[in-house]
Amino acid sequence: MEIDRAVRESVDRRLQTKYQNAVYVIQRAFSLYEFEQVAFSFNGGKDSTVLLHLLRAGYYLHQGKSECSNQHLSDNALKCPIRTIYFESPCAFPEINSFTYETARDFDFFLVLLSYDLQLETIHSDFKSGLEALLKKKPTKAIFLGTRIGDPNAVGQEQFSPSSIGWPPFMRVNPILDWSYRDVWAFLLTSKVKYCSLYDQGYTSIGSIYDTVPNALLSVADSPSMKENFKPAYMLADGRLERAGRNKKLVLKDDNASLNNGVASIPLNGSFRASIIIVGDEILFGITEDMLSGTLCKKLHGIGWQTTRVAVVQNEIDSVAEEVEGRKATNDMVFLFGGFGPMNSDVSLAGVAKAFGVRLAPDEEFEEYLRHLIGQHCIGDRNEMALLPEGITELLHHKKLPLPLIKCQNVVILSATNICELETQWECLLELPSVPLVQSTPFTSKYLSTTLSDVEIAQTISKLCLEFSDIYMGCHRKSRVTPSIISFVGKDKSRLELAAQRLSSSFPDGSFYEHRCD
Ligand SMILES: Cc1cc2nc3c(=O)[nH]c(=O)nc-3n(C[C@H](O)[C@H](O)[C@H](O)COP(=O)(O)O)c2cc1C
Ligand SMILES: Nc1ncnc2c1ncn2[C@@H]1O[C@H](COP(=O)(O)OP(=O)(O)OP(=O)(O)O)[C@@H](O)[C@H]1O
Ligand SMILES: [Mg+2]
Repeated sequence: MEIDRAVRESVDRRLQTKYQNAVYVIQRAFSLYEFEQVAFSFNGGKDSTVLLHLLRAGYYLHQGKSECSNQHLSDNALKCPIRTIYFESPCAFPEINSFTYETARDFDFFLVLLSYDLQLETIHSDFKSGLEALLKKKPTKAIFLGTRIGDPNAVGQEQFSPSSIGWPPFMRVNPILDWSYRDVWAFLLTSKVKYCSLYDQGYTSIGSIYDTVPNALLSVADSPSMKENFKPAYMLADGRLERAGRNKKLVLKDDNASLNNGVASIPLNGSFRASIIIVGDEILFGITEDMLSGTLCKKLHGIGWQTTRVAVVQNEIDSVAEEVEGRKATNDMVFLFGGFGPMNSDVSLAGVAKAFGVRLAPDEEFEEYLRHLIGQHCIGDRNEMALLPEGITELLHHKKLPLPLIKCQNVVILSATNICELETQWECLLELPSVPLVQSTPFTSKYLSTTLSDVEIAQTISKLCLEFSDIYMGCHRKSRVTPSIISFVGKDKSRLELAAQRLSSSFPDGSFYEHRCD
């Protein structure tokens, strides 16, 4: 079959692997479900066009196997008479509509158009109710989709994923879930198949006519008219920016206004604020202890930053997303440890992506690093470690780092597992210009110890706190029977001394001693 031959004869090993895996998933689906009970969700987009041809290849191979014959398959086998669903919408580009119909005709699809008559069309044509109607009309066990891991709704999906709770029950089959933008174009160009003409006009991902424009990164000024022209979609070098022509759902919140693309510009209360998130079931089980956040707090304190919160969360996408979402808006920087790697519990990046409302997408540059570091065999087919939050990720390179650190706007993912690694990563962060770890006025501290009881000193300290609002005053002790240690922390040494002196002078001489805290 021509597609199969084109891919196998190409020199692109990566494409061959992706192709083989996708066709395998398709063949499995054809073995698991009756052909009449599966459907293909086709919308004329590039991803579903890739899937169409993979389905043809998978169907051809599946038929060859089930007929168990060596004889040459008839030309008909090159077609795939699969039930095909298209959610037609008045907001679709006419080019998408016509491409969908023409393709369905060329490949003899059994096209089930889920459009409604005029009165209902614009009101009820959503996916969910359309699928409910479809399932009622005809049993449908599985639906092939051209979803790729980057889609916001792909988070947590596998190649076979049951439909979500609240949706009619069917299996979503996602054969190209792990394909990157580059893989999609490698396939379409290698197999020389037709695709929607919009992709040759600079569109790189297509939504509705209201939210999609050509990708500005493909723009070329066409002199002498200076009319704007666009290069074809396959020329987009960085697939992470595939959706740059789509209206972004991501809107920075008001309280994020002091952040300029993650770079803090207005320090809050005189100091920059940071927050630390540790993703660690094992810490929560009590099996291991968090050794890193204390060191990081010290480092931040040392450059005059205020750590506002340290949180340990479970290895769950939603727990991470919730914490990141809450912290990123109110802190200049958020540092995240743990949950980063190839295990199924390594969900930190998915959580970060969810918090920013973006997709996880294959990052070829990072993948290259991983391949160099770990070797091809360790990464696995899905290269899950190379899936990074799309459009917001920056790789932080430093010669001392074997693998770049990942920064998603103002969230930095630290891969350190011990203090020594943390020291190195911290030094690198301080040297990197794109990380706004601005050295601000350092904090100074003073400590007084006293054998007076907490009850005796509490009221005076409360009053002093009101008077010295720029100085932090707190109290800790090693045990219930040892003296209390009063901490004074602030940026103005003379104010700090004054506050300490005011406390001492409020009590009889000899009640307080200067204390050294190491
Ligand atoms: C056949 C089909 C099945 C879908 N099943 C689900 C589902 O189970 N759960 C869900 O949240 N969304 C489901 N969706 C909606 C998609 O996740 C997504 O919203 C849709 O493809 C539009 O993507 P966009 O929002 O990027 O345009 C389904 C869509 C289609 C076409
Ligand atoms: N209107 C629709 N009708 C049928 N299937 C759809 C529709 N919209 C989305 N889908 C399914 O969801 C998949 C993912 O949609 P998505 O928009 O991400 O990809 P695409 O349209 O194929 O390509 P592109 O990213 O270039 O727009 C499609 O490949 C298709 O299987
Ligand atoms: Mg689309």
